[in-house]
Amino acid sequence: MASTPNGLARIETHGAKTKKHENGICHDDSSAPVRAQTIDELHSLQRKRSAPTTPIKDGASSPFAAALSEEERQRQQLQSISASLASLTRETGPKVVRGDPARKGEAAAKGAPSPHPQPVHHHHPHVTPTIAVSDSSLKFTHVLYNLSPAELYEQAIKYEKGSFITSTGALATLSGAKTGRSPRDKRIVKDEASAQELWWGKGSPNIEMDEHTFLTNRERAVDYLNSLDKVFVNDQFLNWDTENRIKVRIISARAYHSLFMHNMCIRPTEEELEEFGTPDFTIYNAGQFPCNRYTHYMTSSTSVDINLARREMVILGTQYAGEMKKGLFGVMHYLMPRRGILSLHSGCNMGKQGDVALFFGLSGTGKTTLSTDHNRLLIGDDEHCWSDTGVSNIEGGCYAKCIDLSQEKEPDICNAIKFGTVLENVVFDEHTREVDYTDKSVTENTRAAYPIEYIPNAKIPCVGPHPKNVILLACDAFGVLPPVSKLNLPQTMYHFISGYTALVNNFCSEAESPALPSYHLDDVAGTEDGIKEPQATFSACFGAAFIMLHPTKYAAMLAEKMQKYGATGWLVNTGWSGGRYLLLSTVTASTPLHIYLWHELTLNSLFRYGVGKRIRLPYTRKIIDAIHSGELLTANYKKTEVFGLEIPTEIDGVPSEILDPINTVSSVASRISSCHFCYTCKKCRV
Ligand SMILES: Nc1ncnc2c1ncn2[C@@H]1O[C@H](COP(=O)(O)OP(=O)(O)OP(=O)(O)O)[C@@H](O)[C@H]1O
Ligand SMILES: O=C([O-])CC(=O)C(=O)O
Ligand SMILES: [Ca+2]
Ligand SMILES: [Mn+2]
Repeated sequence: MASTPNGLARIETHGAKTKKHENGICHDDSSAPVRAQTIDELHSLQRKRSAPTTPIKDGASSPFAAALSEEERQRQQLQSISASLASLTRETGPKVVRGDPARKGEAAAKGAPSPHPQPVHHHHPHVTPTIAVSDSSLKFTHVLYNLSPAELYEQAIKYEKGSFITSTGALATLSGAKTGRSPRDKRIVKDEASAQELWWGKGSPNIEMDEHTFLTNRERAVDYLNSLDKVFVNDQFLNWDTENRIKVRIISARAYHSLFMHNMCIRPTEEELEEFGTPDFTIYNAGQFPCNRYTHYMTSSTSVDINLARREMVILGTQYAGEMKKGLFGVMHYLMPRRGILSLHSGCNMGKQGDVALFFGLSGTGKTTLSTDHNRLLIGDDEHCWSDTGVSNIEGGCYAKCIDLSQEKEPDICNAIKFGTVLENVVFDEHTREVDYTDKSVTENTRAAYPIEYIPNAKIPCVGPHPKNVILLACDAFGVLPPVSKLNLPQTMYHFISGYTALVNNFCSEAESPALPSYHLDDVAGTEDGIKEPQATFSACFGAAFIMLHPTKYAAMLAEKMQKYGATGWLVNTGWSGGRYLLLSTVTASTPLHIYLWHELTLNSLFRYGVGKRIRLPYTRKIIDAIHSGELLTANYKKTEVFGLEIPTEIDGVPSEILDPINTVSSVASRISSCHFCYTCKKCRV
């Protein structure tokens, strides 16, 4: 053993592996040394450079040429992003560079290109500059482009308060003050074309704004994004039908938003990304930054604005990620019908024999829960297209409600909540990080967003043949509708157009509701911000908040397709059935549902929602099984007194007495016997 001049044992750094002391004790220098001179260098060894996203084309003949083309491709990509982020009133786009600003110089240690290559400017071809130079043109905006879930986790945890890893590996995050969508702040630019094409006015979800106001908000968002050190950019696809695929770019300030869209949109392969080019639609998500109340049309500090002509969407004043998802859905509701393709707010799955079912329904009615079925292949949980070739999912992920989620009732969804999944607004133990899915402290609308392949029997690619069954889900908080009824085509159209559900989410799930009148819903918030109490809602096409054209356009397409391909319609009530006072003597088989409910709302003092129980999920699953298997097509039916609906008398595994609401309600018709839907008395007046 070598000694230093001062007599201490010298620390061996080479060949130590073979050396052992005579007494056999191994020292910690017994392994091969690391090939690093400094700690920084050591850390730089930890990460291997990713393969370039451009595969080397004509057979790697010249590695030099390949390197150049990758550099050129990256330059073009940055130029495209700089163009996306360009102000419309200044001459150039921002100076964008790739990479994390916190990692300056790190990559250089490994011979990778410096994160500060020549920045890319984008010059406007057509806009006259109004401000030649500003401080903003002197700074860099770092672009974090299509980061992986692992990278996004690190960004979220380092920089976004309220981001944590849960015990199952999901990323728990907070969406801020808004925990649901803001339909009253969603605006569409009304120009000559859209004035003609879209549905405007009473009942329409499209609140108008003018082009100039849109540009004002766009500029506000772009300036905000450019003022940041870094922005996240996702380039992804919508629609698994590759003929009708849309390229979307999402520019956002939060890793949460980037990971959410990574999960929810279709993830491009490396080759597809190489060919991505210019996006068809761009989202500017500046959700942390409010809109300006002095700006025309602004009625709150939130504005979600869509400009179909510019193919852009701007988000100000809300960080709720569902705005991006559903904003793009609105765009598909515009684009697809123009191609003869029906866009659907529905879940979709397929049996092993290839029988496809659609599950229409408003938020919280069970599209995700019921389309995720262990015995069937999942095509998608929320947004689909029905074209001449069959159905296709628009998205690449699912967005499940998490309130009261349990392993027992929804095992596939529970198991999907793992590394990579975004968990919004849930409450967890600060030490074990175990999530308490029953906790509504932040919101009722807790959500998980995960890639569709996290469901073991997902059908990839997410496409299927023409549907055999069209299931309309209603979550009836008033106990009017039977658990299931078979519909003929006119009835299907009637229910599709009226799209009834009570707009409230899971306010008491399967649990028994407390005795009246103490039952209250003060702390309930639904998927749409501000919904506190159940409201009977008629949402055309089971998604009036997202449709762009008049509901009859979609309904006509649905009728035509159902007839052409022989699909059967079903109405399934996943809410309450019976268990409350019902005016059976005044409601007859010929009473239209909306008249009934309109009447009911005028008599609210007599009526209470939520008496009894929400129909148990296992029963609903049995009902759905019987639809899929064909059992219900051949079952015995009777006509209900209410609405003349055809209801089966028996279903395997479901207690027969719950199939007819008449068995589970107590009639109080006598209490209002003076009024027989006269529409003129005090009780009838709305
Ligand atoms: N009988 C039932 N059928 C379906 N869902 C039920 C039933 N009873 C309780 N639920 C609960 O209702 C919720 C349905 O939510 P789900 O995520 O499926 O809604 P959704 O229709 O997909 O809404 P969104 O469009 O907002 O995503 C789940 O939390 C589920 O556990
Ligand atoms: O958009 C959302 O926040 C959730 C959703 O799927 C819906 O409301 O239909
Ligand atoms: Ca859902
Ligand atoms: Mn939905």
